[in-house]
Amino acid sequence: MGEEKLPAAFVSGMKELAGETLDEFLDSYNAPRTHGLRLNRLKSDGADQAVRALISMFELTPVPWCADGYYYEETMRPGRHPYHAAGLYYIQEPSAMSAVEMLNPQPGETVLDLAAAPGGKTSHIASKMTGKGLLVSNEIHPERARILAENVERMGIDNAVVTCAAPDELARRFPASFDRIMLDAPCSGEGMFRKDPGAIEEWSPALVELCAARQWDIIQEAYVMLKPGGTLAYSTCTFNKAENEEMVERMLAQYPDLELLKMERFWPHLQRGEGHFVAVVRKRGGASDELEGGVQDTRPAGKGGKRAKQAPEQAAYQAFLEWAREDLPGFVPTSGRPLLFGDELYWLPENASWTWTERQLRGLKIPRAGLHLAHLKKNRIEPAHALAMASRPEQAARSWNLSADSPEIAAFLRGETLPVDPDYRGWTLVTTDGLPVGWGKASSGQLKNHLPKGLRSLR
Ligand SMILES: C[S@@+](CC[C@H](N)C(=O)[O-])C[C@H]1O[C@@H](n2cnc3c(N)ncnc32)[C@H](O)[C@@H]1O
Repeated sequence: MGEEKLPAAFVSGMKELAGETLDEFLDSYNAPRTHGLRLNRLKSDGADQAVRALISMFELTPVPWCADGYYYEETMRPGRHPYHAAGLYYIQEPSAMSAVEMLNPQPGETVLDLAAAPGGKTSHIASKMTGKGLLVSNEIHPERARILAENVERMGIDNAVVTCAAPDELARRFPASFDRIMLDAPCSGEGMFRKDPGAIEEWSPALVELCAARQWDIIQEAYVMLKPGGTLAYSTCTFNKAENEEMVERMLAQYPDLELLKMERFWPHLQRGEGHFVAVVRKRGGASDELEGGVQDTRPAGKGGKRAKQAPEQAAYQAFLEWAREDLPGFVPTSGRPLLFGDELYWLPENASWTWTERQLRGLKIPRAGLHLAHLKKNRIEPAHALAMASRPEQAARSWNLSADSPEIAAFLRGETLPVDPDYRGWTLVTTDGLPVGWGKASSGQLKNHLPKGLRSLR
């Protein structure tokens, strides 16, 4: 793609930004785009053999700024491998891996990913949190939130709640609530030009202006939700200053209690990636301020502040535990509580500084209220796919391991029934090289496939 395909107003803006390196910047549009994947620690820890096989099979080379990130060449197709279905990695543009590295979320924290779909940064955050703490992963668009929830499940994340809300709706419910916030803002996408020529068509100076206005609206809500002492990472995949440095300047001017910790640009001609901007700011204050601003203190007195009714949840959860005693004896819930949505039983994660209140939950669209444990059928429990993905084979009473290159795993991922020993009965965790991919139920010599229909690959 030559310079002539780029909008003239974009090129002239870049003259100022790229300065002496403008020619190299424009030349980068003639080079192929970069491809990357990031290992999911929730799966890769303890799966050394699978990781070694993955690295060699796809000839992966490390991304310098992300310990779990790797480049692969365009001819490779890691999205089609059973390890992808097993959530061993997430396909992510390499420079986008910088944002969560710079935010640096920690196990045990309360973290918000405010514009999260399809889930690249959410899965990176969850990988770093190692299942400890609470992650609220929000996406404003319902269809994108559904894809986000699917990715959260594939990656085996058990401590994330996926919400579908506008930022102001969240800010009303969760003031001064989060230790860290990732705001990967909707932007004019100048860093997408190589990957998606459609982004060139859509770009205009008016779009930059519109995006900047929207970013400012979202930033103000993010500020409200940040705890004193908390950190916010603001990122975009665009280059212009209006959506990047100028947005950070405006933030610092508007909120004197914010301090800039780091700010970095990733350029397609200087680093191997499509380009990204990341700034990390901290809200001054700390532990003592949290007593005034923490979630528990924002509950109104009386009815609205009470917890959701527990009884039906508890009954359903007891039934689930009975099922688990037989079929998933190693099941250990994270800190949290059961929650029932109709016939769907979830485990709603909480932590030492966070207990969900009825007021926070009421009216909030929650496509995934934590770990989906089970579907309640008339007289029985049917374990949820998400539970399989968040389990380890040693926790299950029965697991069946299929090699990643076997025809059986391909058949299972297509949704087919597999033949099994006639003596073999009950819920079985199907794994590939030790990594769970879903449930099967064995009876009369057949393993009935319980992979959700939407996840079955047609290959
Ligand atoms: C850059 S994308 C997020 C990518 C995601 N963080 C990831 O790593 O996979 C920005 C997201 O912001 C969402 N969005 C659009 N308008 C928004 C708004 N007004 N408030 C919050 N999010 C918005 C878009 O739907 C989109 O999913």
